[in-house]
Amino acid sequence: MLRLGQVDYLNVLPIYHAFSSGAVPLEAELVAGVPSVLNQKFLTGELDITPISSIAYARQPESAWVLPDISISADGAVESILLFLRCPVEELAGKRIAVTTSSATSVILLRILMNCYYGISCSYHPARPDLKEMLEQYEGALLIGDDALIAREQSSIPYLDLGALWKEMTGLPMVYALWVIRREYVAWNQREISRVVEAFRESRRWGLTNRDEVIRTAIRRYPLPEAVLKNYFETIRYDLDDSYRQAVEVFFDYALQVGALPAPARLKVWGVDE
Ligand SMILES: C=C(O[C@@H]1C=C(C(=O)O)C=C[C@H]1O)C(=O)O
Repeated sequence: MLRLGQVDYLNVLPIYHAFSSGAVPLEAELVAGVPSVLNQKFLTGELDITPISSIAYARQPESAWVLPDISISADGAVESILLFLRCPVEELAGKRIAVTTSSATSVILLRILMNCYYGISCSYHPARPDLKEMLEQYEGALLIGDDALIAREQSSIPYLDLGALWKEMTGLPMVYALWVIRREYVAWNQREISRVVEAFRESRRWGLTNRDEVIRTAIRRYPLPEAVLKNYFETIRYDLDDSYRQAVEVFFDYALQVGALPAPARLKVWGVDE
């Protein structure tokens, strides 16, 4: 059976709710994990199709095809990729920043923004996503996903939204995650992949037209106010059209420039670039 990854965060609820509720049928074994765990499981061949950090794809583009039409993106402020700060950003030069071990893309996005937008060089230290612990030892703390949404709700520590900064620097949306297909899986499962692509289109449509049910489900599971949830589901975009594709390739170019990629990377989309 297809082994399908699922980001263990609120951001994909509008996509996966239709699968878990049975509203859109999809025969698959669902494997949930934070992005860094899915990235790793994909690399070791434990998942056939899964969302992974866009930078994780760019590190090994030859190992995967990208699923068409779907991503985890935002055009400007993203609400869940936040750098919490103990001092003004201008004073971060030479300081130490804790970065969540759950992420891959945002850690590089932070480095790009610091180097290329602020012209500041800092050191970055992987850490458990616990805001209090991180800020006891470091001047700044990068959190993503549910950890960021909840930390912002429960603290009054100032923060920067990396999606908003990326938009200020480049004028572009930011693509945080892509769905990928294992190369070996593609060779034997073309019809199965078509079915999965169609199932994702349908589940996304379902999530958009049944937003109230998605929000009710989120309210039951998360310690977040309804207004925050509503705003979040309007913020996260799941598109991967030409403009998002160009935007993610600009991100790859910056990643190369700051030394975070071994070689230039381009998207290879299943059914488009084959
Ligand atoms: C917007 C988000 O998108 C994500 C960020 C990722 C990353 O930084 O590597 C990977 C997958 C997505 O969950 C988020 O998690 O807050």
